Amino acid sequence: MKVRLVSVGRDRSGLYEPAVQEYASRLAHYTRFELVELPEAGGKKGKATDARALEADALLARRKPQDLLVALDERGKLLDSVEFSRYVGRARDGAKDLLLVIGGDEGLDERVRQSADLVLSLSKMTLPHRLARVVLVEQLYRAFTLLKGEPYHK
Ligand SMILES: C[S@@+](CC[C@H](N)C(=O)[O-])C[C@H]1O[C@@H](n2cnc3c(N)ncnc32)[C@H](O)[C@@H]1O
Repeated sequence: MKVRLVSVGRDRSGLYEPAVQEYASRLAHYTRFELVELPEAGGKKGKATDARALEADALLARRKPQDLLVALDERGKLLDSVEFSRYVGRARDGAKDLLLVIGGDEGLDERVRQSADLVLSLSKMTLPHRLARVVLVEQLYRAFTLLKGEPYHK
């Protein structure tokens, strides 16, 4: 199974990246895992809708036929960690890959949400996308330890 986490924008502060890299290296023991960062689109006149549309093109171009597309959005479905691990397990057992996408400052285009297999919320609160990335990669790690029956999740 392959899991790809595609996000828009880079972590220029360096604040969250060490944590992302830590969980990414732990995840690599369980699955093929790839982190992809796409540049933020300015939009022709700097309009948020232009930027979101350009970013949606770049995000959706990454989708492969075997991918389940999971769009991260605060208005999405709230799952607990066990429910999320079951979702990951069903994907794995169904020979699917996961493509998880996190929007940039302007959020995700409606097209991405509409075409997603799951719109997933990490909280009802809005998080900076870099922090959402850390939370998600930790929850992915947690999900795989749960699927293996390991004691990380308490
Ligand atoms: C700064 S937020 C964008 C907020 C934007 N105003 C909106 O309406 O979507 C950037 C990205 O982080 C992710 N994100 C932020 N908070 C989230 C949450 N609570 N649950 C899931 N994803 C979240 C989403 O992918 C979002 O597109």
